Amino acid sequence: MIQINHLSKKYGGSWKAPRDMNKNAEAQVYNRGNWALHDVNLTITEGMVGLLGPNGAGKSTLMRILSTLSTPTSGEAFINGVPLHKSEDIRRMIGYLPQQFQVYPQLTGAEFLDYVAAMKGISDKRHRKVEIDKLLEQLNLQDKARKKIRTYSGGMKRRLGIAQALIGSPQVLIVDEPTAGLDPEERVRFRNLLTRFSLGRVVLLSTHIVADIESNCRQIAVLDQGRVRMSGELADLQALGQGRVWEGVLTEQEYEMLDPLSVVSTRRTEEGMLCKIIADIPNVNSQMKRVNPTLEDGYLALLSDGALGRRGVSSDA
Ligand SMILES: Nc1ncnc2c1ncn2[C@@H]1O[C@H](COP(=O)(O)OP(=O)(O)OP(=O)(O)O)[C@@H](O)[C@H]1O
Repeated sequence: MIQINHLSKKYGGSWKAPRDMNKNAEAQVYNRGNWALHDVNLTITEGMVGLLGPNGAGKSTLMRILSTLSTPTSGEAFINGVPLHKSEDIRRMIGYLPQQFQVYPQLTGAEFLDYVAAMKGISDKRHRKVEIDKLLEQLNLQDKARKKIRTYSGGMKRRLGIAQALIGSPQVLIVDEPTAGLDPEERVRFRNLLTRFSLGRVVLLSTHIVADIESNCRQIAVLDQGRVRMSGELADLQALGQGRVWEGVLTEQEYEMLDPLSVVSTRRTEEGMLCKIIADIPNVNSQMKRVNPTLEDGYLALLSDGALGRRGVSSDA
């Protein structure tokens, strides 16, 4: 279980509380550095949990903190009851795949995994070999195992990164955008591997691709601008689009007048522009009909509320 309490992280600058906390306090704090996380509270119990958010939302920052590679500015978190400052104990419990995964190009894949396994404390050589052979097969890397990593493609390096995170069957697996660079077949294979692995464990997976979460995650948390915008079941996110997703054929002029942030999809047809948009009421003359939201629609509806809110703030300033 991962318990996160009031976690915040600021990059750069130094923390200084505004003199008058009641007066536009947040804007003043913003000006004194880049807050990548703001008062994040989350409880992640068991199974595969998706951390979804657009670029720059704070997903990698949160994962680096949970992996003890970065420290929070304030707040705390526990993994299976162990506080993050006990970093050695935490590292024994977790597997981590960073977004930028560095490998040793002069080693073979098998040598690299053997090295990681030894560093993780698996001292018996035969035990390491059995585990590594199993992982190489699961990640479809057995043919490349004896080749130097510098000859691997980007997707192969990604799979090797996933293998190293799985060594030692950690109780908690933290994977940052694990499917980036994988082709569609590998992506599906990898999602299924993670789902199998998540039985009886915690897998926290970050992504900005809704499909990565839709097929395999039980629970979801959405981060945007460093804040948790929602957490719960997938159906809760989908429901946020209820009554707000519209489809219809628009004229080109109407299409050009649309707020780009509200447009989910567009296709040119013989009749005009077939559009799906998110809006409380569409501001067009052509007829649009309400459609049931997908998970992605719910996510976009949530983000568009945030974007509208932010626009409201900046126009008031
Ligand atoms: N080392 C750093 N120094 C300064 N700012 C940073 C640093 N790392 C991240 N940031 C900033 O913190 C914010 C959150 O970044 P983070 O990488 O955690 O987001 P993310 O959700 O993982 O994004 P992406 O999906 O693009 O990887 C961004 O504004 C980013 O510019």
